[in-house]
Amino acid sequence: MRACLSEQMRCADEVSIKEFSISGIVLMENAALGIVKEIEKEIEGGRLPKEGEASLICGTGNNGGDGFAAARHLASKGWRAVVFICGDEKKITGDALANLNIIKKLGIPILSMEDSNIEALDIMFGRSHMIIDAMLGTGFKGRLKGNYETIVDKINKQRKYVLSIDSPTGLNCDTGFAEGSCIKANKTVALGLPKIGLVINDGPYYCGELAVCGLSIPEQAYDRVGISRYLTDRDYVSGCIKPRKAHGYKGTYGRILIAAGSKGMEGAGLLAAKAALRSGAGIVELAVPLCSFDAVRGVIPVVITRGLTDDGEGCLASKSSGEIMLALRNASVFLMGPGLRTSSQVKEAVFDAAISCNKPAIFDADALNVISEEPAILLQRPESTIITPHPAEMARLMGISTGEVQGNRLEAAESFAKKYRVIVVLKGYRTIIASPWGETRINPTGNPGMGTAGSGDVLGGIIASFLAQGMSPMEAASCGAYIHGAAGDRAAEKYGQWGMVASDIIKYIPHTIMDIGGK
Ligand SMILES: NC(=O)C1=CN([C@@H]2O[C@H](COP(=O)(O)OP(=O)(O)OC[C@H]3O[C@@H](n4cnc5c(N)ncnc54)[C@H](O)[C@@H]3O)[C@@H](O)[C@H]2O)[C@@H](O)CC1
Ligand SMILES: Nc1ncnc2c1ncn2[C@@H]1O[C@H](COP(=O)(O)OP(=O)(O)O)[C@@H](O)[C@H]1O
Ligand SMILES: [K+]
Repeated sequence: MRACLSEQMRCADEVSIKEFSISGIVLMENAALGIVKEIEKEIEGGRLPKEGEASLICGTGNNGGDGFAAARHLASKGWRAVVFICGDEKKITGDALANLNIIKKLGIPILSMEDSNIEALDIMFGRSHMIIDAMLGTGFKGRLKGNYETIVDKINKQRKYVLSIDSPTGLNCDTGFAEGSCIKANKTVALGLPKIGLVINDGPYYCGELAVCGLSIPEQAYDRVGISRYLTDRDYVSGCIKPRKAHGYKGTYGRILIAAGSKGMEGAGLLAAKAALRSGAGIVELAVPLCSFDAVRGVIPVVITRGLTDDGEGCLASKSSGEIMLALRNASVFLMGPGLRTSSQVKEAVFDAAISCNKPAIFDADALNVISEEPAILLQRPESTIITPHPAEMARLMGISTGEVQGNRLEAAESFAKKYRVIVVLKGYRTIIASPWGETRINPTGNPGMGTAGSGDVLGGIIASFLAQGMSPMEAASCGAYIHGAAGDRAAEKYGQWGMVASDIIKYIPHTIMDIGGK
């Protein structure tokens, strides 16, 4: 599913209205119907009573207009709808005014949020079974002004069921951050497309459950605006996970070479290898420095192991790159980095391999740490490349602070992907997968329990596996992040976020793939 910036949504609305003659009032009506449909789902799920009192807090823009229209539909379904207008009623124009006039004629109670009424709000809100936040949507900028902050704080204090229309009031729909007070909703019904800020950073926390109401805006309108950011969903992933061919054999599903490990860091490569096999790779070969060879040989009987020349101090020697190239002749995909450490000889081996390997490759962990000394090396890569940095690695690659990366995750991933022509998988809460050609995907799965040693190695293995089985690099990176997070969510259900470890994520990869449609 696509996700967009508020300005892009405004343009798509405009294209629908002007070029496809879907008038604004129709869009607003569709919004109201969609909102009521989502409320009905809450009633079916027992989270709301069938009927009761609904307080609709409406602003003076079109977000408020959606609220006026929703009040009418709720009233027709037996709810006692009470509308509160925030701000100067005289500012209401166009479709919003048309809807306000209808509810006036219908006799739906409308109260103005003048300062004098603010104190009475606690009593009014206290009576309601549901509060609908139709104050501000994509037109909101900066920090809440005027009465808004007080009203938002009062609503949050009530701990009533809150449904936000399009966006929780106070949330910046583009950045996913709130500068001041912000509605903490139970559910947010995004209109048209989910705005980027609803799905990254603090957005999901304020939105609660996210539902999307398409408004009947045609896909052509989004194409016209050039919206190329997506929230990866189940349908996308199940479309990429194709049934295995009846006549397929191990060679059909790719052969992965993993160059990983150093003395004492043997686990990283083993985790990646096991994750690759558990997500369907045909053959996995794990190459480690000779000093680590005995520690990995036979640990996973189905993994082929190979020793590479070491530097006598527990790491890869620079000349191991020749041996890696030899091993790569038989491989279809290369994964390099987990647990390598960052000596100058490792750097040479990584640089040589990066330049010489003409197979699709994934660079992770320490490979990225040495590449960050000269990221331009990535431009010399002859074939499709995926890098999987966590925020600190991304910061090193870009020469900025981790805080700067985390404050602008989308921009960081997208700008690096374009500059160095690689697919960037910026890990962390809501992993971002950015491509050099402008397609970006945001991953919705995963949980804080995945912040555990080795979890990133598992991701590298899954991505390598999908790549080896024929997915495009962008599909492999996006589906890899999705399956990794979803397996992590299952592991968290079983062991809890506190207790789960990386190997638990691997345990749930097969079930997660089966659940998504893989046989
Ligand atoms: N045709 C359209 O454009 C459609 C728009 N829709 C709805 O319309 C919304 C966008 O409507 P608008 O563009 O009118 O914008 P909004 O209704 O989101 O907000 C506009 C108002 O916000 C005020 N505002 C901005 N920053 C503020 C701040 N920091 N503190 C206090 N007030 C602030 C502005 O003064 C303005 O009055 C969407 O979120 C969606 O809910 C839907 O009805 C579908 C169709
Ligand atoms: N709060 C979170 N929500 C979702 N995923 C998370 C969260 N914290 C960590 N992860 C995921 O866990 C993995 C951690 O990887 P990384 O930091 O490289 O660990 P390691 O280096 O120990 O293997 C990444 O895929 C990341 O996206
Ligand atoms: K809102």
